[in-house]
Amino acid sequence: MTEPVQPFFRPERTLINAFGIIILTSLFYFFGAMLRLIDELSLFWPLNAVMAGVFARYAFLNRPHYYLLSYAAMLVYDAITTNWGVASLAINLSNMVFIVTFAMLMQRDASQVKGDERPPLNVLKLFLYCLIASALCALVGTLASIGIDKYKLWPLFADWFSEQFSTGVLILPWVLTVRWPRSKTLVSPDMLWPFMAVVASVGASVLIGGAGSLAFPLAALIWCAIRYSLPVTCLVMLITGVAEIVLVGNSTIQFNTAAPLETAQLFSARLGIAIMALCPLMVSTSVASINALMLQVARRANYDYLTGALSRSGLLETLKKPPFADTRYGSLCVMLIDIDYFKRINDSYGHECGDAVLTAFGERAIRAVGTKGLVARMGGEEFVVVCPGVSLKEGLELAEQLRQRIADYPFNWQEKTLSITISIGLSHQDCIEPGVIDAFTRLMPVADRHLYRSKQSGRNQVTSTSDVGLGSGKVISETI
Ligand SMILES: Nc1nc2c(ncn2[C@@H]2O[C@H](COP(=O)(O)OP(=O)(O)OP(=O)(O)O)[C@@H](O)[C@H]2O)c(=O)[nH]1
Repeated sequence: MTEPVQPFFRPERTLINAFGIIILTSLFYFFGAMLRLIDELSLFWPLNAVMAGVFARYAFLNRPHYYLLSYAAMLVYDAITTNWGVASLAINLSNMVFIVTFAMLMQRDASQVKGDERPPLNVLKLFLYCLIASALCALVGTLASIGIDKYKLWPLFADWFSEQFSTGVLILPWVLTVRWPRSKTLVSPDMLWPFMAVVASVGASVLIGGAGSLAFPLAALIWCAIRYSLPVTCLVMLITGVAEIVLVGNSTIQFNTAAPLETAQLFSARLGIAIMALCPLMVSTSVASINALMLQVARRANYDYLTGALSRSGLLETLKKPPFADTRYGSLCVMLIDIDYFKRINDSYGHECGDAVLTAFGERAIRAVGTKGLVARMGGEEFVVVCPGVSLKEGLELAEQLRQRIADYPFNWQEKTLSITISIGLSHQDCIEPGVIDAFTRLMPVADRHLYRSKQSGRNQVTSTSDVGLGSGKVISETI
């Protein structure tokens, strides 16, 4: 596992945030301008959706000065590259209408839902918000560009609206979900099949043509939604959608070979592609939610909720899986730990106090063992520590350290200070075979016998398989 990568935009980095907004705005303005393939308006205008996604994702960017910076960057770009003059103020205002409307609607939702309950992506809401933002943006944009563009009011509105809506629906899911991978993932050749199927079906759309061809990639996209993570599915959807819009825009995918492409056809194609995106995104968010739920259920079954240690079944499951199942460790140390006179704590201070002691003990034990082994709660006030590759001497040192730490640092509960001790039974074995589970099963009853001896001999001590001369009066030894 690698450390999570810090996001570029962070609340405390005002200047860097401002710089990022200017660069992003200019960069995507440039992309949009490059795609002015037909007529005056761009075929695909990514700027608004990208910026709306950034503002929606990072709540702290929702400040008038950051919005103004983005707007200013658009005006400067226009001033340098077009001769729209004053009309540029209104045209770019329409871009800002999309960005601000979408970001505000998303932020309003985010403030109403608690972090844990937030779904990875609410596709239906995203559709609705894109629809509202696109309609408002198209209204302002149409009125602003009537003099500049050769189209009349309604075709201009349709073109503007369909472009904003399709671009928003394709880009925003990816901008809202993309993240650096937390661990290095190897892509197996098997994983490429769904993407290859998408490429093949777009190819078939080009070859066959006609209105129905736009839906050809749908099945392959749903396959992607099942096999890939949500951000990857969103990215594949984005690439496919943009490819289809551009292919329709430059007549590589032809609806009607007898007539040139008309604005109405592009309007229809864009809306069709945007609505097609709904299916794979819905499937992908459902798969992501099911996976998250399964992970949560597995976590609940594998971990003890009170102490954070593994549960008995969680420990066995862990030992049956790699690396514990297939590594040759050379030795194994098992410690069975029991809190002394725990019943008295319950009886004197109540069950709630007993629970608090168990929680605190679990935390201390996990911290003390660290990466040397696994800590599991076997039931009641009994814990086990499993240390693969740890020698008997090291195991005894660790057990003694833990015993001492518990005895020397009392627990605090409400106003009270509770001194507790633990008894430990430790067993050890040199292993020849790979894997840990068989040796663990053999060592558990031995550790149990040693724990019994620790209790019998007055508690607060470690009893082990053999004496390795640690020099501690508390370590009692016995050979199996
Ligand atoms: N608070 C709390 N108590 C628990 C939990 N699980 C088991 N216990 C209690 O732990 C106590 C265990 O007591 P015993 O097994 O008699 O042992 P002990 O008092 O620790 O004495 P020795 O082990 O002989 O030193 C019982 O009173 C159980 O009710 C739990 O989850 N929370």
